[in-house]
Amino acid sequence: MMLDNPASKYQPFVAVDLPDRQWPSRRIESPPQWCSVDLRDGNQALIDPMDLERKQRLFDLLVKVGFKQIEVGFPSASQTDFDFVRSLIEEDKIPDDVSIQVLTQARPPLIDRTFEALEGAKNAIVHVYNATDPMFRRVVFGVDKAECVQIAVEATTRIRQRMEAAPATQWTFQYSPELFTTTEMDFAVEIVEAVMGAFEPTPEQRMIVNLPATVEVAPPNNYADQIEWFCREVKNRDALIVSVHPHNDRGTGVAAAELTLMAGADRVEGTLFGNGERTGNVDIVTLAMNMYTQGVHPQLDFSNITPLMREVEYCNQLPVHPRHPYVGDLVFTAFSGSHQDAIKKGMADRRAHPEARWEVPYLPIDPMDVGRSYEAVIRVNSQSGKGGISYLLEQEHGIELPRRLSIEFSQVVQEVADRTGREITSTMIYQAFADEYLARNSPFALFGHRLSSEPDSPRVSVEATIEERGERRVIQGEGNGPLAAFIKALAAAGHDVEIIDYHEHSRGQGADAEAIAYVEVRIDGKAVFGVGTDESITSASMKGVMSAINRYLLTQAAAPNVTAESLAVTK
Ligand SMILES: CC(=O)SCCNC(=O)CCNC(=O)[C@H](O)C(C)(C)COP(=O)(O)OP(=O)(O)OC[C@H]1O[C@@H](n2cnc3c(N)ncnc32)[C@H](O)[C@@H]1OP(=O)(O)O
Ligand SMILES: CC(C)C(=O)C(=O)O
Repeated sequence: MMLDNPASKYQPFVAVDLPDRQWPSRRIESPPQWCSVDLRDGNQALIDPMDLERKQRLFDLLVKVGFKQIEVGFPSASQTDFDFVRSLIEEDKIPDDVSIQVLTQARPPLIDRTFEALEGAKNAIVHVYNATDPMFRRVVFGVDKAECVQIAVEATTRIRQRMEAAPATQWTFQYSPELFTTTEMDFAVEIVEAVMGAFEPTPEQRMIVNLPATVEVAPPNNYADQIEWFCREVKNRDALIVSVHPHNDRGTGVAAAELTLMAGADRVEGTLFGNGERTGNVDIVTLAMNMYTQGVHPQLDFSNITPLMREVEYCNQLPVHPRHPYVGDLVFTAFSGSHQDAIKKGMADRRAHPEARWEVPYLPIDPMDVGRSYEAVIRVNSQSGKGGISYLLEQEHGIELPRRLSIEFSQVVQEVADRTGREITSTMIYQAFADEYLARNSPFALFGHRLSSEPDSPRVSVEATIEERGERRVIQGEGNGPLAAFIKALAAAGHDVEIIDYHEHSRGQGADAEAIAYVEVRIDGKAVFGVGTDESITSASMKGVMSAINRYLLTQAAAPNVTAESLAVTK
């Protein structure tokens, strides 16, 4: 052993040898039986375990989500758990299609107290465990293999007798060889078969054998190998519901659950958002949503995930991380420019093809499926680009910037983002847009205009009142449309402006609708944008031209060697 290498004090994990493993080529095609252990494994890991009120709220939520098996506690361990089980039964709070599950050690007084708690239940799963791992046998219990089997078998026999004595309840028996994954595999099969011998399950009346990764110690493929191997080796497999109970010590609890389902497991125990001992139990929300995104409905309802998360945070008194898969506050949000651009294009494509399968870049699921909106998808800070800025202006303010204008305007927002170092909200973006383009009515302003045309003639005449450096005057022109006539009027008054590009659309609806015009002009060989809004599209386009002229004048004023006189666009 290299003393200066701390890694040398850990043993490499050796799983079963299974060269003909089948699970890698299998797919998950249907959901497993789900069992929530939030109220037991999750609860036993909390700083402050749940009181009755929080337990009841979480139980109601689990029922609402669709769990049909819920481990509600360890009633022989605490009065709160005992009272909670009693209140569920006595106050008839358990739907007929839901089984409550309770955990007990393999000790006679604890088993007896467990049955006291369950008196009168309609459907109940009694879950007994003992540790089978060699280190636990030696260090914790001081038993050999035979004594370990004896503990499990005696507990099973006692449980069977207690069940037979209360036939009004629909009983299910569950046995867990604790630390299954670090138990010798042949011993795991031996002890499970001994328990089966005492309980005598049948294909019609199956028992649950729960094979926990009590502590996750190896890459998830090892757990899958162990489950496939166990399912092949154990006698009377068809009398068993094979359950897995992954923990997340190596951060691969979800992967482990998925691979074990491919390897033949029928059932998964886990918790919402992965609360549980140490790094937690497997997160059933992620697991279920992963199935959903592969086209398999998990039969759990996470369609309104944010209030659900808040309720679980309240019950556990623990926050859910903002980047938690599918649910964290930031997981449907893109700040970075290229992501925003791709999302914006993906959303537009989706609007054009609403029946197509979900294909939006960087969004593995439709946020709407979990009750999240598109509004928060794109947020802007110094890492953002034109795509995100345009998206927010479009979604929240109805402003559809033409491409070149969006490139220009993104520089304005970038400057604000760099200067503040903060997120720029859509309101701030709109304000920057209005300040930059819509408020540009000085030193040049339009006060009104009148159009006239001859019947059957495409020609239009305009008479417009403008104010230039405080002086009002009337200008006149004629052209093939109102905007062309206005440009001619400006030229006659000594202002040469050439239209390069023009876009318009309406904004808002009904009485509040207005037109918005984006005009790109060339002045003195320089391209510049202007934007105008008005109830009338003609006025909006003229205001757009005035906005462009004013922006040009301001850049000239800011440039060195420009005199005050040059504030008139004369040639
Ligand atoms: C992996 C898991 O999550 S397993 C579930 C763990 N959850 C909990 O432990 C939460 C609730 N537990 C408790 O409140 C208590 O442990 C109780 C009430 C169950 C038992 O309390 P105590 O009798 O005081 O025992 P303690 O908590 O010290 O547990 C250790 C004893 O239980 C024995 N024991 C532990 N597990 C088991 C088991 N599954 N079957 C039989 N005996 C067991 C140990 O050998 C030890 O016995 P010893 O004192 O003779 O050496
Ligand atoms: C009781 C068992 C199933 C358990 O919680 C574990 O092994 O993690």
